[in-house]
Amino acid sequence: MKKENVIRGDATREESDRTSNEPLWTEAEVYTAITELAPLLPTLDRIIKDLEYFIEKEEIRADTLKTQLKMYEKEKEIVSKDYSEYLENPVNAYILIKRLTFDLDYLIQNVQNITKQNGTINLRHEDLKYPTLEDLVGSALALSRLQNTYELNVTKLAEERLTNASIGQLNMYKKEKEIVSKDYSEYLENPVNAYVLIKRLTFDLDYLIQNITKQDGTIKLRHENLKYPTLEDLVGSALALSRLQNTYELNVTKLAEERLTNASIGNSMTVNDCFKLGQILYQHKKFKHSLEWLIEALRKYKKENVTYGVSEILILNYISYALYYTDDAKTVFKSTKQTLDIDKEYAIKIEDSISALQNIEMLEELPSMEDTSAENEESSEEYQRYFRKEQFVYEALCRGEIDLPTETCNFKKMYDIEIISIPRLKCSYLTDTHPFLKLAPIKTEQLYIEPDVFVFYNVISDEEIEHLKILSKQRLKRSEVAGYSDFTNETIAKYRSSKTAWLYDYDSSVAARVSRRAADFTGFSTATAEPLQIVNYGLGGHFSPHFDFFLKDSEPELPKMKKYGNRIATTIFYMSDVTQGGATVFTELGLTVFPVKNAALYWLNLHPSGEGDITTRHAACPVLRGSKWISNKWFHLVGQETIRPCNLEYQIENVKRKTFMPRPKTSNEYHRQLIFDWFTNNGLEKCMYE
Ligand SMILES: O=C(O)CCC(=O)C(=O)O
Ligand SMILES: [Fe+2]
Repeated sequence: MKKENVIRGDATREESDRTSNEPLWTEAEVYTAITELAPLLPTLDRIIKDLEYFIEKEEIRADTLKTQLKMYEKEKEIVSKDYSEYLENPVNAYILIKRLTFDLDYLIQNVQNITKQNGTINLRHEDLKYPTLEDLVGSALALSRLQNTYELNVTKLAEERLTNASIGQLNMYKKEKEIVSKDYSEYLENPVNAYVLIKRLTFDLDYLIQNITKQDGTIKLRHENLKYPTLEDLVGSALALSRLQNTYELNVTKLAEERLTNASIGNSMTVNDCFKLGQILYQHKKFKHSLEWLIEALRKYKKENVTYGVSEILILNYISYALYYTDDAKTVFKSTKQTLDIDKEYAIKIEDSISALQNIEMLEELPSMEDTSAENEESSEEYQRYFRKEQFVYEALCRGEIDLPTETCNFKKMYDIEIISIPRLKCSYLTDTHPFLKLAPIKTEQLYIEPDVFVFYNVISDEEIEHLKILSKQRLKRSEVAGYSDFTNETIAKYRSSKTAWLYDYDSSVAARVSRRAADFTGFSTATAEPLQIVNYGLGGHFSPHFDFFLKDSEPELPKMKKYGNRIATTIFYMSDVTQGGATVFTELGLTVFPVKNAALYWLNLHPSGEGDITTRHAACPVLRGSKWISNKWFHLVGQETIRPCNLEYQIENVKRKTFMPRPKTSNEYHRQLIFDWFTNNGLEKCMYE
């Protein structure tokens, strides 16, 4: 299969290649790197403080009202003791008049916000008279009327408002803070937490602001010195969660419940959290995952009392539409019906809506399958099939479900050598690429031959890593892929979610030292190499299968590329371990490499002829838990002629070399077959293991 522009290389553009007013990155990018999530925690704190302040103010207001009530009550008590005596006393008269003029105005002012907002409390009544001396008697009655109103409405209203809305919201934020405080770094590592945190600071905050400013315009809930995610972050984090669900076959209830068990402080994902997630995924055509969260929302709805912004019928409506778009709506509906135990009335309604929808012709055009690779939308059906298969293998590799055969097999036919065993091809100490290595050899492991893939251990120190991280933190920007914009007018590639920063040798002596070290163990010259590219992957951060070199007939010739030639080799320094997920995988080889901090992964991208080696296609798996930091160093062809001379045989780009037959570990027969098919059909001749 000839791969056209849809399978792109990723030679990354230099910043200087851009014009200054070209829009580069979106503002909303909190979810793309874990480091961006941490500054959101003070924002969470501030919302709690603001809310506490608001509630305190409300309580003071309510207390003032109560004091005033007492004052009026007292007056009434004196009146009732001896009505006529009371009226004869001029001091009483004065006080009574004062209560019904000055004091009443003050009272009205005090409850003004409530009155404004609610409109139900009227402290001046048309049928009553207000202070003139002649109206004394009538005003005594007014007093009692006032008391009634006051007691029944004002206090009750104030308290009701406090308990129902603000206090409920405050508790929600406090709960989040409690979970954060239990284990700060563990909190940030859980992708569900990240979604909820972003939701608290976007959608939920907007809701809060709307409600509170209605009551008290002086309370500010957004502060200039704090960091807020945007709605785009909310969508990004929801999509990242769906990606993780896909790749790691996670079950939704487990994800939602994990927050519960870890935090052990009650159910902390609300109906609204689950519903909103389902709604976002629905809008982005992730129907299967949307359905899972919607069902979870409905399940919670039945159990919970606080369900703001959602109704049962709304959830059910979304469920029925999501069901329709799912591959096999009828089967899914049956199982959903069982899971949910939907009552008859709803079940009939949903069934009706499914059959009604199926009759509408227009809907035939809508996607009937999960949209896994939005970036490949325009490509032909053949490519779509290819990408779907590749996606399947990629995900299986990410889960560690494919091994290279450890059995020995006969390679005589292929390599003219008797026996070879992979993946542990050989471990050794590297001593020959630089004289210094004779003194301090590098522990080396060869993971593959032709294409050659190596791991070098302990080639970057913890101190160097920390230095590079600190240096790059202010510069981290949402990753872009070079060449991408030339096809789509977009600089942000959807298939890569991470943040990157470029560090030149002149930026820091540490960057220069690390670059030099890569040259030492690869043997290549850094004269034409790119600066270090520091990458931090956030929530579900990934990079779909790609080549690091520019494909010959589909990539635009960038000026730097013309001058320095294609990317001959890739070196990835692993600057962190990854708690779960985040492997580097090779989809044509069936090789999975889990990051090991301080080590470097290295491979050759080009054949000795200088043509791209398409078996080097690789990907970064989504980070399931934790934060992944790497540093890329790309070497270019020009200047390496004496180091890696070309050989006599000329290899062209589109020919795949022979690769080993990987072994699927999954027991699912259908999946095993898919994996076998992929590696059998894609490669030419495979070494079958027995
Ligand atoms: O993060 C990884 O494991 C791979 C990164 C990669 O392939 C790239 O940045 O080109
Ligand atoms: Fe890459």
